[in-house]
Amino acid sequence: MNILRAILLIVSLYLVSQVYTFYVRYRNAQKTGLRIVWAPLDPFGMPFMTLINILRPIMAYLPDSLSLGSKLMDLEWSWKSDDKYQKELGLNFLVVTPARTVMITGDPVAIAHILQKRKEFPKPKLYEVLDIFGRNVDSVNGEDWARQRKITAPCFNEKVSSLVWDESLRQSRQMVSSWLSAPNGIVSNMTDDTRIVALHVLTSAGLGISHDFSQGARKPTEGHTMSHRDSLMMVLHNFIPVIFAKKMGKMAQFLGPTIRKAGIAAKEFEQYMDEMIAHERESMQKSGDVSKPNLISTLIRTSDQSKDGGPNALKLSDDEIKGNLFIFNFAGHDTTANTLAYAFANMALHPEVQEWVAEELAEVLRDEEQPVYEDVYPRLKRAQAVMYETIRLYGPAPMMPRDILPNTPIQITNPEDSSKEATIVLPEVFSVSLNPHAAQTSSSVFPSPKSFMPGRWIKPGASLNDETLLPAPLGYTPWSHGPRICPGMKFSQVEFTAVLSTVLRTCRIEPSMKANLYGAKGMDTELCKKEVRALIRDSGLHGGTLCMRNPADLCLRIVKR
Ligand code: HEM
Repeated sequence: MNILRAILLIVSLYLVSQVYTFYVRYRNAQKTGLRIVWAPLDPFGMPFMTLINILRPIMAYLPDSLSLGSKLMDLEWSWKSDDKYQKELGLNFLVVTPARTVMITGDPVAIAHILQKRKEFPKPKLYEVLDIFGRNVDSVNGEDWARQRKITAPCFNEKVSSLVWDESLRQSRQMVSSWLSAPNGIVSNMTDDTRIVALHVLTSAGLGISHDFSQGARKPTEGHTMSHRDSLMMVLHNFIPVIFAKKMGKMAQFLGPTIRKAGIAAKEFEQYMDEMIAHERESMQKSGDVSKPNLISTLIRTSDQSKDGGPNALKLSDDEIKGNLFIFNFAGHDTTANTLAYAFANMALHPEVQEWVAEELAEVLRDEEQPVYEDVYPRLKRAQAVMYETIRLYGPAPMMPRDILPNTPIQITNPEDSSKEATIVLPEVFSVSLNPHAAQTSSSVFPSPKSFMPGRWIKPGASLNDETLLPAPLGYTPWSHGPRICPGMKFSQVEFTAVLSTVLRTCRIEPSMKANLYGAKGMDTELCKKEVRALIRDSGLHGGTLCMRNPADLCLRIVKR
């Protein structure tokens, strides 16, 4: 009985302390003058992260008065609601929870300011989950980040862009021939194909390993039970089970087949990375360091050369090299693959955009079978505009979390007069959640923000060759901004442009539907468009990246030009 009383007392004291902390936080939040909503769970804590998939359908049925704060912290919700809540609650507002207060900002001024000042607004601890194969440029902060970024930046040079271009052309040509041989030209689950292309471009430009598009599963090499391609694919698509498996070590085999398989894939993938690093070092020594332009070679060379430069030189440990190789694959795979899938689905809805891009392709590429990167890429402005517009609407990272050092001033748009700026200082340790998607779908940044209009990125000229790509306005940050801007931005742009150009040069994309796949004829185009639109809209987050929830249902008809 006494034990029960003691437990009750502890629980009551805990609850009272939580309510008191919440009250103090709320009072402090009021001092900022920003609008406030509340949420019962810490959005950056494990319970919220783990339970979000279960909580989401429940929250959908709850009135906003009970669940608004929690909805606002959900990345998927932020994508679905565009800039709705920023309009209702202000460009900047606060969500108070018992564990922390979070400022949510869809304010172009605040987003640019925060991303510009990496030291005052570091990435939260949450990013450490990305360290499964070693600390890397994406997960660290401070001096550690400056060192890692300096060593990894040379990986993304123009020689790599040229490799990316050539491999993307090769992959997409093979993808198009497989599409054209599909029954009735109808391709379902295009996302699978764009994922294969993205993976193969990464392994080629990243690791110097070339696969054919429809090669399928390859045999494991000696000493392995899984091929490199399969282990990488499995690690990328099962990130959460891989984290569990890595954390549990040998115990992982007892935690069910998904975690067991994820553990095997992670082990195999790490072993492949070890072998590649050893092989790369050996061939550098043999060939007297004749530089190969791929990412792994540049990474090892830059790091190893620095190691010889004395005790203060910049270095990466072998674990950090592995961590960075993994992060290039992780950050560069689904992001680019899903952007391509969204672009193709939108092309099917907008035949006029396809013809607009095809006009440029005819002018720039002419009959050239193997267009050279340096000659044509800068001239393919309309194709690049399609990417800008696609990630404006379907950016892979709809929200980005940051911590705030105490007493840091933040520049924001003045709530009283939007033509001016103001500064706020938050009175206690806050976190901030950047909502670039809200800014990118706001009518104050982009006219007709919900419409897919790649033409908005092009300044017309006297002729097609005189057209120019317009600079991105403040508030456009799908690749982030400031010192931590995505280092793979150009990599993804070159890949996207090469793939889109190959497809639209050869084919037209039409909307279709599942019934067509099973032989039904004469489906109304508007009905097909409606289905494609609904599938695009039914998107959610998978592994932290925005993607269609049912990509297998997306059916598009590919017609040869
Ligand atoms: C459509 C394609 C892509 C988009 C939209 C994109 C977007 C982003 C965004 C928003 C961030 C910042 C995330 C944050 O701060 O929380 C980021 C960081 C990063 N991205 Fe990308 N990315 C793309 C492709 C790539 C590719 C192809 C690679 C590499 C091959 C890559 C490598 C990285 C790395 C290493 C970081 C961390 C940089 C740092 O923190 O210093 N990304 N990316």
